[in-house]
Amino acid sequence: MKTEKMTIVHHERIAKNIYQIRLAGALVAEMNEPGQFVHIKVTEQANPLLRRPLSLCDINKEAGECTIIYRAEGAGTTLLAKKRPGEMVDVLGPLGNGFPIEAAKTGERALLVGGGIGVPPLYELAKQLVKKGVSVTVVLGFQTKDVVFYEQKFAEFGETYVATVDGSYGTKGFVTNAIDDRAISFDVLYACGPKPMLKALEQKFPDKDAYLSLEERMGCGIGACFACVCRVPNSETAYKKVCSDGPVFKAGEVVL
Ligand SMILES: Cc1cc2nc3c(=O)[nH]c(=O)nc-3n(C[C@H](O)[C@H](O)[C@H](O)COP(=O)(O)OP(=O)(O)OC[C@H]3O[C@@H](n4cnc5c(N)ncnc54)[C@H](O)[C@@H]3O)c2cc1C
Ligand code: FES
Repeated sequence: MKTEKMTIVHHERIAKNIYQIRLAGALVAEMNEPGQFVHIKVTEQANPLLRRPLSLCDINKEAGECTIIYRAEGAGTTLLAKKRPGEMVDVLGPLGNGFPIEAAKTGERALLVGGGIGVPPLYELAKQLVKKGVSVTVVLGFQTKDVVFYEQKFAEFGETYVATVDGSYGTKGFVTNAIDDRAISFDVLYACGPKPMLKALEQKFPDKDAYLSLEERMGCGIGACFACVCRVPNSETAYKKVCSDGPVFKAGEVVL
């Protein structure tokens, strides 16, 4: 784990309040696992003090660049959205344990399910699975049509379906509605998104090999502050840290 001032080589808005940023630097050589994240200091000023955890969406080792997609919402991400190509950002990472590619064997089918800002890490995951010879089906859930992104990019890897809560695009409802509509079958499930979505998937597929990435609120990002702990089933005292034990957990490993 290292820090580096990485250079912004590209920065654009790709949907309502959703930005894609491409960063260049030596740190890219350390980035391997889909589902890992970086911790970004969005300003040189004291405020906001805390870094923001953002997932690796695409790792391009040849170009020495990585892509991150984020929603500009609170103080930190709104500041980040104002940065221009040529400026630098202080990046700590890569952090955490990502999705296990080895869980899906060549010739098997993986179902990738993303909700909102949980969609980005699934892109690098889809890329690496397809490269290994795993077939992928992708289901993406969003609140509304305005915030849908990367549908076409995922479609390059496999069948891709979108659900929106308000029904303005794709299946009306949740990702689980889209899965039911298409009667999708699969061997391994990988998902990232809000806890209610992950819980619904865990309950829907209790017997499947499933890996879930949590987006818990974070402080340090490196296991030192306990801001991100979550409980372990059947214990009052045991816990896991999302930043250093996760963010990806096997289904059932932590209480959602
Ligand atoms: C492992 C991981 C990967 C993530 N990947 C992405 C991604 O690829 N794209 C994306 O848009 N978002 C991602 N998130 C969520 C993102 O970190 C928060 O949306 C962001 O930190 C909010 O910062 P803010 O400045 O907009 O909000 P503020 O309200 O200013 O944030 C205040 C504090 O709360 C923390 N915080 C607030 N919401 C969250 C949240 N949902 N998760 C974690 N910390 C939060 C902030 O980091 C900050 O320390 C990820 C979160 C985690 C834990
Ligand atoms: S964010 Fe500090 S321990 Fe996880």
